[in-house]
Amino acid sequence: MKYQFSFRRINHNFTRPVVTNHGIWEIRESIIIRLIDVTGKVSWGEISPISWFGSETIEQALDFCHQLPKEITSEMILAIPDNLPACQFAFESALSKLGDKSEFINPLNITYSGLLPAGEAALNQWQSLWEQGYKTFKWKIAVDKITKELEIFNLLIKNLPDSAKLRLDANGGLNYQEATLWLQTCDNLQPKIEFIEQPLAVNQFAEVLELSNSYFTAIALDESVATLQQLEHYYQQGWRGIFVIKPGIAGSPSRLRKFCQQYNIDAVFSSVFETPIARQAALQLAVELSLNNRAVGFGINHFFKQPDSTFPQSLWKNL
Ligand SMILES: O=C(O)CCC(=O)c1ccccc1C(=O)O
Ligand SMILES: [Mg+2]
Repeated sequence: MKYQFSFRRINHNFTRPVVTNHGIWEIRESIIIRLIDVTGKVSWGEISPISWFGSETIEQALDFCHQLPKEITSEMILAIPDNLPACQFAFESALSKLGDKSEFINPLNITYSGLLPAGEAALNQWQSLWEQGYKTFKWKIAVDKITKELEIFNLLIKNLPDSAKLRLDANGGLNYQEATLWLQTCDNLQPKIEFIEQPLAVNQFAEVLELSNSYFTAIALDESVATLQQLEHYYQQGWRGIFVIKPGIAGSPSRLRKFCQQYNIDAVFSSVFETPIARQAALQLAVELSLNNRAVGFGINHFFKQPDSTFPQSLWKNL
């Protein structure tokens, strides 16, 4: 099958910069792709890389789009190399939406986790999210000094309703000793803390494995398993804890689906701050592949303004 291919680059300013251990992130740079099949049916895909997380850069994705011909085939899409995982996701998702088997998912049947801002700001943000129906929250740690963060954390725990659950995301920014302190603290609060996400750097897998065997509080790998190849690697290395999956940068959705189904992994699906194009495709995978009733990290958050109803058609107008 042949498809007409075109693409548009888009930039979104976050309404408030996203602060993590990796630094301050202010602009979401993406590429929207469009495929048109021989019958004239149109389908969109979204490339939203996060290079500091282990995907390709936006420039590499743009180079890839620029070198493609105006007419592409499904064989070309399935041959996108593994070093372009966000491109694999975008093209394959767009392609599968042109097939018959794409289903409608009702996003209201999904449980969402709400992302709190880092630092003290979390203390006056959780309540409005709670009122919107969120019962699970995620808070970034390893952004400030640990003593300061433990103080804020204790206040947050005191304020949160009993039935609320909290996830902590260190983005690989703790050292071993800090990680043990967080894990001890969380063990004393169980079952309030759902898990700690990526406590140590990606190159400290042996230590994370050891921590996961020493504490009751669950650990989730995120940066370590950013792409499907890494996911497979750490599964082979014996990881049986939680895997955070960001479909937008994980690579081929069909191969991701196969892997999750074959090994029944405990997956938490998570956003890359994408537009509704990638969001819909990612949530479809999340609905299919989430086990253990884990909330998905796709809360509509106050960092990212959702585009209006003319998106993405409007990108192709007036040119
Ligand atoms: O997973 C979530 O709950 C929200 C998404 C999120 O935290 C995130 C979003 C973009 C880039 C990195 C991360 C992260 O999990 O570290
Ligand atoms: Mg994370």
